[in-house]
Amino acid sequence: MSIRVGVIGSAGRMGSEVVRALEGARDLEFVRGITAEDSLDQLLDENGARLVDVAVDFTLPSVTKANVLWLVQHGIHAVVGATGWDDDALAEVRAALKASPETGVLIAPNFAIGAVLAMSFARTAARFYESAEVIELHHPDKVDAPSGTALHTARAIAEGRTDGGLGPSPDATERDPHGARGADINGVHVHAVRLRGLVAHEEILFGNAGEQLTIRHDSFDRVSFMPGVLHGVREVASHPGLTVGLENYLSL
Ligand SMILES: NC(=O)C1=CN([C@@H]2O[C@H](COP(=O)(O)OP(=O)(O)OC[C@H]3O[C@@H](n4cnc5c(N)ncnc54)[C@H](OP(=O)(O)O)[C@@H]3O)[C@@H](O)[C@H]2O)C=CC1
Ligand SMILES: O=C(O)C1=N[C@H](C(=O)O)C[C@H](O)C1
Repeated sequence: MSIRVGVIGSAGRMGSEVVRALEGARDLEFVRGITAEDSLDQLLDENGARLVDVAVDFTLPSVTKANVLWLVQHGIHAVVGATGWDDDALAEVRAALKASPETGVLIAPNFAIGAVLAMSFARTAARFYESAEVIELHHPDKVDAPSGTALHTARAIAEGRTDGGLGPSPDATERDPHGARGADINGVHVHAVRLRGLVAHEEILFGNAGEQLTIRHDSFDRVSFMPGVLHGVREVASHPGLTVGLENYLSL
């Protein structure tokens, strides 16, 4: 029996790609797209029963939390790509799930398998290097910075450094009135580039005396995210509760 799927943000760059991917998957049924002009109630029938088993959210940081809370309230599993999630928002989702413990919610800042692998490699490498910084590079239509991927990467690096007993990275900066050192995420500096012609790219730099390790991932086309999104759609029902990061669905 096919999994019935709705797409929230279906008219967007990512949402429209997800619709195409669902329409090409024989075990998945694309039931309904929800645009900014629609109501989430259109994922329910006239009696309030669910029309979809899973909803994929690729809206925006400003609206995704409200969408996910609505999905949880209605017992619809959620596969969430929209970024902009902070600890308070995640805590609200966890609290809402207490009343709907069978519902699965997957929030993943990046669904590209290569990006997930890059973040996993970075966590492993982190404890071996004195210095580590992250550069994320995106199209100039992106509304948030740094990217959710870069935040997730920096936090993974920081965890790896802590596990490895490392202290702060060396940095003699005394004056930085223009913020040239980038964002400081748990001690890892993150830099954001916005450039016409780019899609989604990340470079993770590790440094020791006499050597540098660079881990780079490039998404040249949004189709790169689709295998991960479809994997999430197929798996979310068997992962009740909140999961942050596709790596948790890949046994990484
Ligand atoms: N996890 C991952 O792998 C990836 C995550 N992303 C993230 O996904 C998000 C979307 O990116 P992208 O597709 O490029 O952005 P877009 O702006 O192209 O798409 C967002 C869509 O959501 C719509 N929207 C806004 N509010 C609502 C609402 N309340 N209900 C339904 N739809 C709504 C927008 O409509 P309108 O234009 O009319 O406002 C727009 O069509 C971003 O947060 C981005 O960081 C992006 C790529 C990969
Ligand atoms: O806005 C985008 O395009 C992307 N956003 C995600 C993020 O913020 O990490 C994932 C990917 O980098 C593309």
